Amino acid sequence: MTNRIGIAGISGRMGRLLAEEAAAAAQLTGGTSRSGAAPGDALLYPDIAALAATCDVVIDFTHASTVSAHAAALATSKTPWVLGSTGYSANDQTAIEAAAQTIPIIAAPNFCTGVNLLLILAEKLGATLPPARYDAEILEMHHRQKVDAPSGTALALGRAVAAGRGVNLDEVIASGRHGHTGPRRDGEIGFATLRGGQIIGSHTLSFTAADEQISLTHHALDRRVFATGAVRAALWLQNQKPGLYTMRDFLNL
Ligand SMILES: NC(=O)C1=CN([C@@H]2O[C@H](COP(=O)(O)OP(=O)(O)OC[C@H]3O[C@@H](n4cnc5c(N)ncnc54)[C@H](OP(=O)(O)O)[C@@H]3O)[C@@H](O)[C@H]2O)C=CC1
Ligand SMILES: O=C(O)C1=N[C@H](C(=O)O)C[C@H](O)C1
Repeated sequence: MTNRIGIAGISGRMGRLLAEEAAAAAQLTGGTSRSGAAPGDALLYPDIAALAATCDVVIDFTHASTVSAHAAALATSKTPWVLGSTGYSANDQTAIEAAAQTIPIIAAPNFCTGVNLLLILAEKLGATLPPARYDAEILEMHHRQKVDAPSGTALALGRAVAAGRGVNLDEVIASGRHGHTGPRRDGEIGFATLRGGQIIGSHTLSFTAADEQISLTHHALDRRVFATGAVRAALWLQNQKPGLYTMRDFLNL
């Protein structure tokens, strides 16, 4: 295995860091960028298919709107795919699952080890604390450029709590409360989104009862933490069979 890595969206906030980390850990073949801006002397390719032809694995932190097309292109080229983009639809998820019949894919809304441990705790707390007594709420804050809300990580935390409670998040979600909402429903999982400045990514999951509150908070202090996690996952992914993997598989949690 030659560990050649290509980066979709190489000129983005994440793309630039991924390029540095890939070049340090393996061989960076280049990337895609619609604006034609490449960090350093990285090579640019016209589209994801051309990029895939140069490498053993593609790391993709771009935008939700690219997901279905990238799934089809990488399944055609049989290139393993590390997917970090967030905010994609249920149809995109179906496209990812279809591509995973042909190629190994690791998709994660957050490549930090700490957040992936938090997801396990979230499921455990969801399974243990009675929903009628413990109100689950998720607060996230990110930089002013972020385009999707709630964050992929916040939704993953909500899904983990819902899984622990044996319910579907879509049936209990309360996101963006405003106006005459009425009282909180038992079992609701609430989301609040803050945006401002250059906050890299902060998430708090709270369970609040009448007589106690449990809060779990994760702060990303350096955006590079996502890039190092994704590059390590990419090196691991190349040796996996076709299928859809999570960070839990990679970290063996
Ligand atoms: N899973 C994780 O751990 C993390 C996930 N993310 C997610 O990664 C994604 C990127 O975040 P970030 O780097 O901050 O965003 P940026 O906007 O800085 O970078 C995204 C890059 O993708 C390219 N891009 C954007 N839209 C399209 C499109 N429609 N088609 C092709 N390329 C596109 C752009 O490059 P150009 O215009 O040159 O083509 C842009 O530079 C987001 O979804 C974010 O939520 C972020 C951090 C951690
Ligand atoms: O857009 C970001 O910046 C981030 N996005 C991810 C998400 O939506 O959860 C992960 C991280 O919090 C940074």
